[in-house]
Amino acid sequence: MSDTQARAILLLQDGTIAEGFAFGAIGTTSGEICFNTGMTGYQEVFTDPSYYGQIVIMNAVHVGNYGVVPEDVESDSVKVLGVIAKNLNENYSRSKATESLDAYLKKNNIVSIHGVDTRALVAHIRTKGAMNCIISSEIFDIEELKRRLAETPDMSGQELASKVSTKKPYELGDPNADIKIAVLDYGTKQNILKCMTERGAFVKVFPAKTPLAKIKSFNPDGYFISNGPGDPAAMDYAIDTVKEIMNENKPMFGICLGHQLLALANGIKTFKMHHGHRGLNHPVKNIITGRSEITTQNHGFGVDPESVKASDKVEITHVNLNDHSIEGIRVKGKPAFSVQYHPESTPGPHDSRYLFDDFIAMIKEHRQ
Ligand SMILES: NC(=O)CC[C@H](N)C(=O)O
Repeated sequence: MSDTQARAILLLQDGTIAEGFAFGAIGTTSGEICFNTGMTGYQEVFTDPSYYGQIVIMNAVHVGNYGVVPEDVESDSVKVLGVIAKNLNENYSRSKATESLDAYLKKNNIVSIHGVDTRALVAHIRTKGAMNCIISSEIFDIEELKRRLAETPDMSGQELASKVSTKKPYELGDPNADIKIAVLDYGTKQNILKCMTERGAFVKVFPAKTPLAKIKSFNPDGYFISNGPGDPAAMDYAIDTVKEIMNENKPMFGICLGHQLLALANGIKTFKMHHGHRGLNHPVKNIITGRSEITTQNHGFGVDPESVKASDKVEITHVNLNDHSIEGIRVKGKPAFSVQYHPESTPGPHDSRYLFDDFIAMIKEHRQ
């Protein structure tokens, strides 16, 4: 029997059990179950540090069909804690591919399961909401799995950004560039940094808990607040840094976790969503321009709409056309704005990349 045919079991916090086959590493893993509706881009999803602490169901019926490519990564390793799939393709076809998804997940020590009814599972999560789960290809005693699952912490209240942030500062782009951007790394995706260097910026990425005084010695023209995993409300250190940056009055742009932190720094609440938004086709309306965009998303927390509407500090710039959730804000009288979705859109449509142009334009304007 090959490894891909070895037995695996999935147990959800509400007692739901699904049987399937193991892929990736043999072992046991637990975390928050979530689902991504994108039809492509599994490698970018699995290496996105925002997924740390989560086990992701891929809605696409096949995963692995185009293998993996060394450069298609958003960080240096796989960050999801497990993958749940319907059909795993052992054979792959893509000229640039260097290995199979199965081999890649094995190398990254990621325990995964395939052969489960992912449509039923996604419908279940959509109805019941986010919860923890455990996958095992070594323990089949349900009581033992239940015990281990009970020890898995709830996503609410977890500070995870510092676990995936860079340990040391690093730089990207042309050091002689006209524009310097300081990145507060809470688990940034590499393609976000690329969207800034491609627009002529020199970028320096700082570890999550770097004091602002140290970041200021880089003399940045603007600050970028990154995406990342965990509960934004559990990140007091980052909320304080964002508040300090607002006092600096320098241009600031936040994506996803960065958006939630900008809201929290302005006294707005965040909340745990029922099951979150993860996919490549979420319609968002820019209410400043009146134009709509199809966006890439990955979040399980959101900015509380009532608290934004009651705020005299920020205004809403973007709304989700599916559920009217808050997708973008800007701070009144300050050069600071943020979006809940992922404008770098890897994977996904490039409708929202204008936000990086806006950020660069804001920096240039602010310097005059
Ligand atoms: N992509 C992100 O930055 C995710 C932000 C946060 N961890 C959430 O789940 O909402």
